[in-house]
Amino acid sequence: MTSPPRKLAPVFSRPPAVADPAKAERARVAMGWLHTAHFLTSAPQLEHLPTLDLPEIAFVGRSNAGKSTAINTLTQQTRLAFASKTPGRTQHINLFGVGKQKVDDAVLADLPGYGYAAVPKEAKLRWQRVMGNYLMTRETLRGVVLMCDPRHGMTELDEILLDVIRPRVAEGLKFLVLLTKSDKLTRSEGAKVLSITRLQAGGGEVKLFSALKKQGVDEAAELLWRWVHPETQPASE
Ligand SMILES: Nc1nc2c(ncn2[C@@H]2O[C@H](COP(=O)(O)OP(=O)(O)OP(=O)(O)O)[C@@H](O)[C@H]2O)c(=O)[nH]1
Ligand SMILES: [Mg+2]
Repeated sequence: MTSPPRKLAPVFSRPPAVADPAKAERARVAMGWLHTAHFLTSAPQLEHLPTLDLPEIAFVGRSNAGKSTAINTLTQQTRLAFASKTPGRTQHINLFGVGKQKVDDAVLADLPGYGYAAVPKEAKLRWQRVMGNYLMTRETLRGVVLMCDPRHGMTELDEILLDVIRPRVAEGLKFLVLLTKSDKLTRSEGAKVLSITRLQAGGGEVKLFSALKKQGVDEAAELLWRWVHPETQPASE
């Protein structure tokens, strides 16, 4: 009778994670800033959106990609943006103010998702026009967070959106792709979709994000903070 093979001790063991206090402090400041988010206004159409003289960050992506949930997670609030299992729930452009000491210094915009099959064609086309106009003409737009469900990958509509904003990205518009619901992926699936999406995004920032597991939340918060405060280090605030 042969004895079962003995388990060998791993030759290389992962070194224990070293906490970086400066990084933790930057994340703390960025999360504290986002936590101040509060509802400003809701507009059914672009022409009803007030002109606010503040840098604006838009959350865009397909219906059900997780935009509203990401806003709630980043701001550590449960019902700031209305998240739902039913795709197409966000129908208006919702604006939220962010800023310390009750002085807003930025605006977050939760946009209705696109690509939801059950929406009548006319409404779809209307929304694509509104969205295109918003992304091309909103003067205060500082950055765009494109949310993608990595199980569907970047779809044709996401790529159209990228094409729409590309000229503005060349002029300094900030841009981040968040691959949402990453808790539904294995580690290797996550790594694979990350490298494919980085190629598709043409060198822009791409991160895995999970509202459920809080993956990528600190990094995304810090990036948004930097977009709005390019001259300041979060830790020095
Ligand atoms: N497992 C998991 N589910 C998530 C995550 N983020 C969002 N969801 C779920 O995905 C569904 C859609 O989330 P929403 O945040 O409403 O999506 P949305 O992009 O705002 O959708 P629209 O407003 O329709 O465009 C909800 O059932 C959420 O609970 C996540 O990180 N992990
Ligand atoms: Mg929504």
